[in-house]
Amino acid sequence: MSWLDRLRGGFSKTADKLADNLTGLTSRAALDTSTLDDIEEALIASDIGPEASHRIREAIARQKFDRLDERGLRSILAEEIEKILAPVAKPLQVWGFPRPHVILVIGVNGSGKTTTIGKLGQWLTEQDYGVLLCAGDTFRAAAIEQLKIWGERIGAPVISGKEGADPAGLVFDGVKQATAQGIDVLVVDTAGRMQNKSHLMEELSKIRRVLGRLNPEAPHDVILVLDATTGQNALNQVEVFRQTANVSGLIMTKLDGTARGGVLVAAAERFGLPIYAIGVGETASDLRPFDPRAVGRAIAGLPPE
Ligand SMILES: Nc1nc2c(ncn2[C@@H]2O[C@H](COP(=O)(O)OP(=O)(O)OP(=O)(O)O)[C@@H](O)[C@H]2O)c(=O)[nH]1
Repeated sequence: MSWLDRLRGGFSKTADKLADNLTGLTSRAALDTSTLDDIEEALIASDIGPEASHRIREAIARQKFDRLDERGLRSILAEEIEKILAPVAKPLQVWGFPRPHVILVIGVNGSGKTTTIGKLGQWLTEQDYGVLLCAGDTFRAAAIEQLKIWGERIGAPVISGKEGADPAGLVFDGVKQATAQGIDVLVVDTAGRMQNKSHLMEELSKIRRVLGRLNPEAPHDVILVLDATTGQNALNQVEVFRQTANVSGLIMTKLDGTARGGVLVAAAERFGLPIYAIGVGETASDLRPFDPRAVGRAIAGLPPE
């Protein structure tokens, strides 16, 4: 299956629900207020979120259609979703000088953090950046092992400590090693214990403090990894991590299979944070640039171009 097919799979739950909820609306005699209300409700029920749904409704209302056939409605939905997404589609840039550009990767356990770091490492390596992975989730031995496996898979070195080691110290050593070896990007895994906000905050601010001693601009990026299958929960995670961790951008994972992809639109409208990339599978090549037009069309149930 091509990645685009998988991506469409990730939006099929949202798209099917939307199509069901829109059934019959376009056959009504006029595009009046109650039909617009129903369209807005259909959008909200498809995980797109109240803010984005309202914006789309207003856009349809402004166009002053008398009637709108199904194809016309799908086209305008695709366009409006694309308009919401376009401003946040910003591929990750490696701009930090002196090197390394330091990226902290945060998110709750199981969101796909470690897998995303592997995929990100592969993506950077393909662009000829030298990459060092840092196993900063020292809370669980399995997380350290998992990152090492990814390092081997993509041919990137991994700096790790023992289970329970101080992550800030490890990150410090990571920057030193990257500097000594002329490595461009240091990608740091972190523990995702959201159930203990103050501990998370403490740990992240300690990492920042230590990094700041080496380079005041580091970390250059703080990427929050979100699991698209968790719907509304993913949005709550953005709220919490934004307050505690100074998130610079998002990567949404698991946008294949059973994702509730509409949540991506809700996140874009509500937070306006850059979406650096999306994950559409479990292998190294499954991190993809975020394409607002393809996503708009997938949600609206239009065929790919
Ligand atoms: N289908 C699919 N599965 C994914 C994707 N990204 C990650 N996964 C799977 O999601 C599960 C959790 O991913 P991890 O990378 O271990 O998540 P984590 O956030 O690092 O979790 P901890 O190591 O427990 O902190 C694994 O089974 C991954 O293979 C994706 O884009 N698509």
